[in-house]
Amino acid sequence: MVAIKTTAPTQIPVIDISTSNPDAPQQLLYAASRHGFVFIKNNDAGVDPGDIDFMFRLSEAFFSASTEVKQAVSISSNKAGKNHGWLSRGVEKLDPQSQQRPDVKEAFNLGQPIGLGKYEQPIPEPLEPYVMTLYNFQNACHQLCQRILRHLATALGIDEDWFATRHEQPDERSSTVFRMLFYPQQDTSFEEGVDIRAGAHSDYGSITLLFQLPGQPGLEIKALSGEWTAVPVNPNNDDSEPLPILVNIGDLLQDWTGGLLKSTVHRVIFPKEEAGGDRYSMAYFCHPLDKALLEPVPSTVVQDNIKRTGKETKVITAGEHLMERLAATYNV
Ligand SMILES: O=C(O)CCC(=O)C(=O)O
Ligand SMILES: [Fe+2]
Repeated sequence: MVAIKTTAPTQIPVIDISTSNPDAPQQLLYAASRHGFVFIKNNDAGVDPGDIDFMFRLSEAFFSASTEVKQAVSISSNKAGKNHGWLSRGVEKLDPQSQQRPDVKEAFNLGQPIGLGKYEQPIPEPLEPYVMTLYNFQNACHQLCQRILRHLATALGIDEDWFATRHEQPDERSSTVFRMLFYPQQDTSFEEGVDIRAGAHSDYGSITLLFQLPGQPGLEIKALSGEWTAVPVNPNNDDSEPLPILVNIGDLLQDWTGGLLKSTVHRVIFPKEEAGGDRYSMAYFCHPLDKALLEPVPSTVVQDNIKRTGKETKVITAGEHLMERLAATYNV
């Protein structure tokens, strides 16, 4: 039996999902239903720490390119397509209700490949020689998401592939997106309490993987008490181990499980103690296939939770769920 509590997140657990830990499924379910955030030990997560470093170098190369180079792959150009491409600083405001100014960040959104190293959107010039690196990295991220979804299914007592088959790639369309983020260091006009790097929000999809760099903190999660709690870049004291990968549950998986798994609100700030530096991060937002029906999860744990909370949702596709979520945010 999984204990489901609604207390504030205290410490985000670090979970070993290698085969040497038979308790991984239950530990993941507990963390996902309590905190909504969990660190995955990167001893056997399938995302090579050297590849993560290299991707950060590509990200730096892209964001330091000229405005013309970035403009050529702009999200607002017809070529890039919906939600794909470069977002210049000042374009996105993740928390429009309470933010006075837009997020202080730039981003590059890379959609799912349509073939081996092939993309529908234009690839920025500095990344062009590395399309296979991007492709392999997206694949490794996807496989990790699938492993986590299998563990969650196992812990919920359903077929281990129940969620995974609904996220299966590569020929079917999904809204899965890989995002490189750059938050420039604060300049002199920075105003405490006014400028925010990324406004309070929850993620839309099923699972998000987040990669951070040592010495570049700033992520915070909102406890149920309403207090903001800093998320460390490295929760381990031991610097000799690879950094764990941060994973969080998105709105779609929260809704699909009747609120059992938590999509926790988070934001990125200019940290008070270590102010001054740039922050780079990378996020892999995993979504089911657009056409996947969000049918009732055949798990007694989920169904009991729905009975208790009354949070039954109508059966729609993942694509429709995203449209509804975007409509609610942007008031369209
Ligand atoms: O940059 C980060 O640390 C978090 C970014 C984030 O939450 C998002 O893009 O959804
Ligand atoms: Fe987020």
